[in-house]
Amino acid sequence: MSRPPSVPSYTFPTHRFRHVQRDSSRTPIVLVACGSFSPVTYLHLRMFEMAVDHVRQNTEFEIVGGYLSPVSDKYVKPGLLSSYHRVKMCALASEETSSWLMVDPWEAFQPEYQRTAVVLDHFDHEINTVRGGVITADGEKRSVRVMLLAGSDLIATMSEPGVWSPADLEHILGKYGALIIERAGTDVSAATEALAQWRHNIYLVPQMIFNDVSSTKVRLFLRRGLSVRYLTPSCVIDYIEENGLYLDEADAQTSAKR
Ligand SMILES: Nc1ncnc2c1ncn2[C@@H]1O[C@H](COP(=O)(O)OP(=O)(O)OP(=O)(O)O)[C@@H](O)[C@H]1O
Ligand SMILES: NC(=O)c1ccc[n+]([C@@H]2O[C@H](COP(=O)(O)O)[C@@H](O)[C@H]2O)c1
Repeated sequence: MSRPPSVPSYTFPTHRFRHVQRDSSRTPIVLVACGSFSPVTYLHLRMFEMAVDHVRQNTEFEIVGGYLSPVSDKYVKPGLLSSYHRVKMCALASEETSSWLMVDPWEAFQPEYQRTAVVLDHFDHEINTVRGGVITADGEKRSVRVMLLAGSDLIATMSEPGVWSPADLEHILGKYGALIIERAGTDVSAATEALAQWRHNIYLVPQMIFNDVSSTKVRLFLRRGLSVRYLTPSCVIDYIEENGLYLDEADAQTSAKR
C-alpha cells in the first residue's frame, strides 16, 4: 500500500513503547485499537488487558506496545464528538489508568477518513521503518508485528458486503492479523466463518466476565443526567463535565468542535 499522508507537527508517541524485548523467543507485537471512542470507556481499556492475558497464555507473542487510534471527524457516525475532545479523553484515560497504553492522534487529525488498512500501515511505518522495530536482549534488531485489536462486532462487519474491500481484508488479516474480543450480542464463530482463509491470523479472546459497556450507553446516560461513574474513568467524566459534552446527541458533531 502507498505511504499514508502525514500530519504537520506530529510526533508518533513512543514514551511507553518497550524498545527492548523481555523474551527474545517470542515475536514482538503492538496492539492497535481503532474506533470512535466517543467517549472512551473502561471496556475499551479493558480490551487491552484481556488481550495481554490471552497473548501470554495462548500465543508465542510478546506485546511491546498498545495504542488507541481514534477515527477522524470525517467518519460519519451518530454521536461522534470532535476528534480534539476524543483524543484528549483517550489520552487522559490512558495516562491515568494504565502504565503502558498510548494514544496516537495521527488518524484522528487526518483531514480525510483513513481506512483501517492505511492506519495499520502508518503504525508499521513508524515502528519498523522509522524506528527499526525493537532490540532483543542480545542487541539484535527485530521487526514488530502490528495487530488490530477489536471487538467481535467489528469483525462481524468484515463479512458484510461493501464495508471492507477484499484487498483491505487481505492486507489487515493476511499481513497483520487481529485479536478479537468477544462481545455480547455477536456470534463470534458466525462472524469469523467467512474469514476462514485468515483463521491462522485471527486470535479470538473470550470475555470471561461479560461487560457490555458501550459509548452509546454512556452518551445516553449523560443526556439523561444519569451517573456514568465506574463506566469510564473519573478523569474522563471530569473532562466531559468541564466542557459540557454529550448534552445533545444531535449537535455532537458541530457544537462540541473546538
Ligand atoms: N463491550 C465491548 N465488548 C467488546 N468490544 C468492544 C466493546 N465496546 C467496544 N468494543 C470494541 O472497541 C472498539 C472501538 O469501538 P467504538 O469506539 O465504536 O466503541 P463502542 O462503545 O461500540 O461505540 P458506539 O457505542 O459509539 O458504537 C471496537 O473494536 C469495538 O468492537
Ligand atoms: N473499510 C475499513 O477500513 C473500515 C470499515 C468499517 C469500520 N472501520 C473502522 O472500524 C472502527 C470502528 O468502527 P465503528 O465505530 O463503526 O464500529 C473505526 O476505526 C473505523 O475506521 C474501517
